Amino acid sequence: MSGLNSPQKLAVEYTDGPLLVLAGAGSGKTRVITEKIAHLIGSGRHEAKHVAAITFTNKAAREMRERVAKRVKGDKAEGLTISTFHSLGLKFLQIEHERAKLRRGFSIFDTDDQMGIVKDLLGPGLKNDAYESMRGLVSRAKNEALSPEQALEAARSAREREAAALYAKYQQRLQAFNAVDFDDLIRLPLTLLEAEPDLAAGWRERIRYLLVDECQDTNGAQYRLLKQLAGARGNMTCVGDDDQSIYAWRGANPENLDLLAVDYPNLKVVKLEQNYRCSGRILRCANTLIAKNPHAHLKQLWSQHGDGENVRVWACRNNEHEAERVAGEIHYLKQAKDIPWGEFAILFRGNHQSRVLEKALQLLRIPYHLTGGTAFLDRGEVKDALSWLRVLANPDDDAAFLRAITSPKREVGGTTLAKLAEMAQQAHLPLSKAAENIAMLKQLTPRAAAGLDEFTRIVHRLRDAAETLTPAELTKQLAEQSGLLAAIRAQCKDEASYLRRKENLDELASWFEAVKGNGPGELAAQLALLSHADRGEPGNEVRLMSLHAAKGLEFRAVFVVGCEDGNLPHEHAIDEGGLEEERRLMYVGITRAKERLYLSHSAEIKRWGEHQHLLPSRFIDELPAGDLQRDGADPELESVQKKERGRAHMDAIAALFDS
Ligand SMILES: Nc1ncnc2c1ncn2[C@@H]1O[C@H](COP(=O)(O)OP(=O)(O)OP(=O)(O)O)[C@@H](O)[C@H]1O
Ligand SMILES: [Mg+2]
Repeated sequence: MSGLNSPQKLAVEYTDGPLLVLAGAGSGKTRVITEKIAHLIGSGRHEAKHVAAITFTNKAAREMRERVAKRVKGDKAEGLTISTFHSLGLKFLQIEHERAKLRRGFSIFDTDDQMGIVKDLLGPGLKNDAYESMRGLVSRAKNEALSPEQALEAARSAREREAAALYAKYQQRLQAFNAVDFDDLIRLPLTLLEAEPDLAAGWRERIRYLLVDECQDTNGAQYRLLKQLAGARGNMTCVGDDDQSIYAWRGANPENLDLLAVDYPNLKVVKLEQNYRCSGRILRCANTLIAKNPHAHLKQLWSQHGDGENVRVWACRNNEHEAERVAGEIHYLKQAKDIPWGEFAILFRGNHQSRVLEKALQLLRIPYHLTGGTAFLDRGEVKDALSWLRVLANPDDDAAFLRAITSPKREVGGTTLAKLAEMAQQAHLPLSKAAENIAMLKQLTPRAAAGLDEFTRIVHRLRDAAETLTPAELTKQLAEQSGLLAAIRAQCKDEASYLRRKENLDELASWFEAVKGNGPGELAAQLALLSHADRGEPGNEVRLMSLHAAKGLEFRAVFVVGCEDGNLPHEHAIDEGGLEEERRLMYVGITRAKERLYLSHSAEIKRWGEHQHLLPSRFIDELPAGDLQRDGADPELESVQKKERGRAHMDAIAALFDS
């Protein structure tokens, strides 16, 4: 435990009851969690299989696992749980599926699947925003762990009443499809644990110590789940920072930090005040900015690091100019200051901002990794093909059936599927089996029945083929036989875009190339792995991501782009009084930087073909002027800087030859 400061040590060693570590950015909260896991296991206080830590993202979980592996030797860490709330909930449901009235092999619906149900239930003719907002309301009720009945009781407007009614029907659909959605991964375990004390006691026997990172961003349901798992004894350590609560729009509830003290009167609170991450100037900027928000818990972070570099504020002409400058500076810093690519991050408010940055980086041949871009597995045609593979591998996968049956479109509509689902539920059959049932088909329109029949025949043919083909070969066959390729060809206006989408299917096939065995069983195993696969972990590459995704991370040099009023703070937030959350978002961005921080803004943006003038973010004016260096869009100054950069570049190359 060497190297920890005294409040950190206290937090690690304290195991007498519930503990909250409440502290600002970069003060070592996550470090405390990792050290504490090592301490709990290493000291023999708890076996690894009885310890569970909860992180905010899968990536954070992976990182924590690596860090713990370095601290705990041998197989002592075996059985340790480090996961997100959602994966923990999934594990719970896989074990307790019968209590949750789910059949084994139940499916998890993603947002697309959810929208499909919502659209179907609400009927056609609404704008996408309207469907999305209803889906959001349903999700919000689920995030507060309300049942449809409770949601109806709590509804205060006609719209909320409508959403509650939709929620009830939506749950029936999920049940019929033997599926859960993301919110259910929390809500269902919670409802079961709250209703069945024996079950809860059993799980508390299993998880004897609980640690939770980023506690400020738990929602109502997650908080209650945490309480269920920790029990009255409260064997837990929560860490969080109310100033970094940036997920209120998704139902997060920072008041949960205060609730802990109410729910656990013996809660011990430890504050950490030394920041180990940021240079003096960066930290002063962060402190000054966040002091503008009203505070329940006053925190003053200090740092032993010197002042360091000025924080740079760049006025740019437009976002292309901004992107060029960012890419140019990264290129320069890499050479002149020997900062590896992986230590740079470019952070933005909205994902649409990444395109022009990517272009600028490509131009300078700078390797980069975009977090949360449309991942390969999320592409339309890839998801279509995967749904077919899922149906082939597992006839019970109703979600996959629902996607496959409409990919490509055939004479089977929403009403038919709803009817089929109803009959399937009554007969306790999965959808694909119901679709093969002659008696059931007779109750449908002849066209719909023929459509289902055709689908069934293709599935059977492919399933036979799967016995002898490798998964890669099978993927190619199904692209042809399912009609997917033909549909893509029909949709594409030109050969080039057809080939691009076909290439995605080829790439999926090549993912399976390494698989040795044949047969559906092998395929099923591979598919299960695939959905948990590393979706291209970044190597030594510049990181592009949203401010929201950057939580918990740190980099030597950070560029926050698009610091304009209307973007950061976002115009919606200004109008709706969400300025404080926007300020926290900026605080999160600033505190990601260890040594160098750049805040840039454009004077103008092209929007719907028109030029729009922009003002710098009001947050820039809230920073201490003495720590900023403002660089304008003055062409003369820039050309001088460019020359200087060029010279430094040459010096760096010369130095290489000297050494
Ligand atoms: N006692 C310490 N001595 C030296 N370095 C430390 C110490 N504690 C933490 N650090 C380092 O400080 C940095 C920030 O730590 P950490 O990520 O745990 O902070 P955090 O409070 O979780 O930040 P955030 O609020 O951004 O999630 C890390 O690089 C970590 O290794
Ligand atoms: Mg952290």
